[in-house]
Amino acid sequence: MSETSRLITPDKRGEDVDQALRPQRLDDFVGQAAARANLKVFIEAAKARGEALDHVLFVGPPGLGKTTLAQIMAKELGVNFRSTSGPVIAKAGDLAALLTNLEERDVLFIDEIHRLSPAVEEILYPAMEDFQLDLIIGEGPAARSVKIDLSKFTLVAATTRLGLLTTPLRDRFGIPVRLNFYTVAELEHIVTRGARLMGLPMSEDGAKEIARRARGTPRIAGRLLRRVRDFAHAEGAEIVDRRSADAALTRLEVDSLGLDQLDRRYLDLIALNFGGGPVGIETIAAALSEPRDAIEDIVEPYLLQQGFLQRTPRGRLLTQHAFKHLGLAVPPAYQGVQANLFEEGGGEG
Ligand SMILES: Nc1ncnc2c1ncn2[C@@H]1O[C@H](COP(=O)(O)OP(=O)(O)OP(=O)(O)O)[C@@H](O)[C@H]1O
Ligand SMILES: [Mg+2]
Repeated sequence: MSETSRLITPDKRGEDVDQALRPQRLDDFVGQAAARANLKVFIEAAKARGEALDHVLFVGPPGLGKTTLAQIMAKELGVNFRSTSGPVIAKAGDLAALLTNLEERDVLFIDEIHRLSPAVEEILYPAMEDFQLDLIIGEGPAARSVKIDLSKFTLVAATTRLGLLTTPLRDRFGIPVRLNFYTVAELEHIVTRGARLMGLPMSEDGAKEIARRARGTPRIAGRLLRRVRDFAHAEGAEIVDRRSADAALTRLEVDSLGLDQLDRRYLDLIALNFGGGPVGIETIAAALSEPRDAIEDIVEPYLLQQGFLQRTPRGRLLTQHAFKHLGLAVPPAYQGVQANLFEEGGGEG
């Protein structure tokens, strides 16, 4: 099964284009309380001074609300929102064109900023720091450099992979914001709000069941909600309760903790073929026929957060907790880690 066909992949898909469920203001945004409180202060301060907000970098796994927050920032600041993404900006000139079209205090959003090419990044440095473009016009002996003043803008950038950002780029963001997986209570709030906006009657325990199985991720919560709605309609159910939510999610092969087929293939592979690990990421990617990026971006962060997995310098290592969740006996001489001792290791496998 390809990664893009996963029901619970937090990656973007067509249906998410409908913006109906996207919160529009900071006060509608559920969760990430600390980040939200800080952003509120910085936004108020920038507005009071009539200045552009400092550059903001959102870091976190897919589907946690980076793009949503970027849009909210522009709204709260009362400025234009211009949006692009790292892989889309092919040449330095593309970025120059975007930058010269910005008005004072506008928000320029660059998604997947870790995928900017080095030549484009060079242009971004002086733009972020001094609001200037340094362009080379012409070639050879006739080449000359010109400086163009830019409006004082705010760069809001998002990345799923902080480790892939160069240090000089990372250092130019005054406001780094890390987004974390959501709690079940927060997701329950998001599901309840979504059901209300969709006009779908839902009991409290129905919302909780979806929330528990949304992998800590609002995008997945929204997607599961839509699928549960489909099943409810097909059954002619009056209200979505715990039983009907559970029945729908079980049919979708989303387990009690929200793990799907790819998560289980990943865990099974390490448990059964590699005795729990450690095993290198390249080996895992090859054995699963999935891109390494997708595994590191989408599969592993949640498994790490749930304490199923540890990253060690020698590779990925399952915890005993993972064996239990898979319904497998922990191998007698198992050297793997206890779930409660887990800490995200810095090493790469
Ligand atoms: N705090 C929240 N409350 C309610 N809905 C949310 C919240 N955060 C995100 N969502 C919903 O989840 C979906 C995904 O959010 P968003 O697109 O902002 O994620 P992202 O972090 O930018 O993901 P990616 O890394 O894939 O770009 C959106 O449809 C949005 O409506
Ligand atoms: Mg996004």
